[in-house]
Amino acid sequence: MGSTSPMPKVLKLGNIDHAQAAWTALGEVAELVEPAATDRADFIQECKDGKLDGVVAIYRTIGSLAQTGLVDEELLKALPSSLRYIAHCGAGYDQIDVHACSARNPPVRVSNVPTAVDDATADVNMFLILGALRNFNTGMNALRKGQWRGLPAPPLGHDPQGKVLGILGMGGIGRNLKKKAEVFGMKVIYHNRRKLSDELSGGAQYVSFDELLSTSDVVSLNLPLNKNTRHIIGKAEFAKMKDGVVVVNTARGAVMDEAALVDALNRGKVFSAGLDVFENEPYIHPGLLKNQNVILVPHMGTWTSETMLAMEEWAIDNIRMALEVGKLKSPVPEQVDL
Ligand SMILES: O=CC(=O)O
Repeated sequence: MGSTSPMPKVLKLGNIDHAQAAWTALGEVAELVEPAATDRADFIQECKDGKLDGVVAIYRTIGSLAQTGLVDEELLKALPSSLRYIAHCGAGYDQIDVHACSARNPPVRVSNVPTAVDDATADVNMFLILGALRNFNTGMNALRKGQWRGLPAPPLGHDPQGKVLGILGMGGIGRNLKKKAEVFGMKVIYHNRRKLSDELSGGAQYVSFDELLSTSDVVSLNLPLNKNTRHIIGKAEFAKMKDGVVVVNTARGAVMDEAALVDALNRGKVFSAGLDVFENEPYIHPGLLKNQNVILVPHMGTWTSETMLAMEEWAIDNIRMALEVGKLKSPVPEQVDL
C-alpha cells in the first residue's frame, strides 16, 4: 500500500476578509493553520514550543503586526525551520526584513502584492493632490463647524492644469498616477533609482533628485520605505523645493521627516500637504492635526472592497504557486535573482 504524503502547512497571520473562497480552495492542497498567540511574545513562544513546526508558507497582512511584530531577525530565528515562503498581502513590505529572510539557510522567499494596488492608491493620490492644491480641508472643516467656508475664508487654491508634478518613485503606483495626473493637465517629471524605458515611463521626463525637488509644483512620494529611503525628504530637501510647493504622500510616512514637514508648512514654504500615511501610525504628529492646510486620510489607499479582494487573492495565488511549482508569482525585487 502506498503512503500519502501529508499536505504542506500554511500559516495565516491576520485576517482574510474578502477572499474566503480562494482561501478555502487553498485548503484542498494545504493544511491551513493559525496561531493561538495574540501577541509577539506568545507567538515566539508558540514557535519555540514547536507548535507551528512543518509550516512551509505564511500568509500575512499588514495588520498582523499586532500579532507578531516585525518579521525581523528575532522572529525569523523563532519561526519553524520548515518555512520557505512568506506571502505579504500588501504592496509595501517594510515590516519584513527581506535581507534577513534571504540570509536564512535555506532562504525564506518573500512576495508582495504589486499591480492590484495601483489604481486604488493612485486614485487616493490624485484625490490628495486635488484636495491639497485646492486647500479643501479648510473649507470642509469650517462647514462642519457651521462657518460656511470659514472665518476668514481660506485662500484661493490652485488648478492642476499646467502644474509640474514630480513623482519620486516610478513603480506601478507612480506610473498609474502619471496617467491620471496628465488627464488633469499636469506635466509629469519623475525620479527613480533607474531611468525607465520610454514605454514604461509613458514619456515622462526623467530628472535628477535635486531637479525634481527644485522644479516641481507638486511633489508626490511613491517610493518604498527601506533603509535607503527613510527620511529621504527632510529639512535639506524642503529647502531645495519651490516656495509654496504642495507635498503628497501615499507611500509610507517614514520616507519623510514629519517634523520637518510640519516646520515647512508652518513657515509657508509648503503651501499644503495631502497625506495618507504617517511616520508612526496610528499616531499623528500634532503639528499636522493643527495645520488646516493638511488633508489627512488614515491610510486608506487600498481601502475598497474590489482592491482588498484582489490583493488577498493575489497573495493567496503566491502561496498556491509556491506550493505547486516552487516559485512565488511576485517575488519582492530584492529576491528576484535568489
Ligand atoms: O499600504 C498599503 C500597502 O502597502 O499595500
